[in-house]
Amino acid sequence: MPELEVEHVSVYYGTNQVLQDISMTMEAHTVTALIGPSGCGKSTFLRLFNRMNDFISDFRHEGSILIQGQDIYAPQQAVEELRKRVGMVFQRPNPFPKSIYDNVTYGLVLQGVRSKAVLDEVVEKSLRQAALWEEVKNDLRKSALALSGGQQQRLCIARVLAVEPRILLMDEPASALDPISTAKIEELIYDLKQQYTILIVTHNMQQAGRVSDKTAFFNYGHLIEYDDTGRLFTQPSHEQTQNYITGRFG
Ligand SMILES: Nc1ncnc2c1ncn2[C@@H]1O[C@H](COP(=O)(O)OP(=O)(O)OP(=O)(O)O)[C@@H](O)[C@H]1O
Repeated sequence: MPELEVEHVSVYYGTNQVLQDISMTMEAHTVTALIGPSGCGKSTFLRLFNRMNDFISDFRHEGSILIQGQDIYAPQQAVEELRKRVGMVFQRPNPFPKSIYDNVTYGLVLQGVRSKAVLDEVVEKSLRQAALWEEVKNDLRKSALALSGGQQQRLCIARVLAVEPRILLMDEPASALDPISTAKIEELIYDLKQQYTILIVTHNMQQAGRVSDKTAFFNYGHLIEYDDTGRLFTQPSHEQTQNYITGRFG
């Protein structure tokens, strides 16, 4: 069974249709890059998987989205439970104005976990997974806001990993970072796919090429092409894809 299945999904904001009859499946432990020109619907598509679009008052969708065969928009689906399974990392690092330790434990504390031993273990494990532990292990009580932008983004990834999701949504996670921090995030994505299924929106074609197994090219709300990343970038089947990846528009 695929990890994620999207079946005939259309999305509207009011009367404006922004995704048009999208169907695709994603396997567990893969990285899928979502690419396409500004406004084509990539972020809207990404936000379907953790129901973040539900916050937008005139959002409406048709079709179904399944995680491990389960319809995440079914009436019995608890949205809180879904968001534990599907973590999200945003374009700009958004740590809470709290210590590094408290940022990582935030979700677990909300869930009622109080054991210091458990929390300590999760902090170390999550920071190690996010490739930040060595840099901060002696400063866990320091404010997260005192970290560099790249460190803050890895902290935000650690905060997401601490609640043990299956799926990670990343909306341009490195676009606000310098090249060295970007390279660290890319390495991290590569390592994390051993355990997670990852969807990443990126405007950076080289980045899509480096980190993803599959790439989906969107244009004007349509899924134009979805293929192995290597093939999509070297032998695209559609002229629109060819024009986009060679920089002729977008
Ligand atoms: N909250 C909203 N209310 C109404 N329309 C919206 C909202 N958010 C996005 N849209 C519209 O939906 C379309 C798709 O936007 P979306 O942000 O998903 O595209 P995108 O491909 O991620 O763009 P970008 O690369 O610029 O971030 C656009 O036409 C946008 O104007």
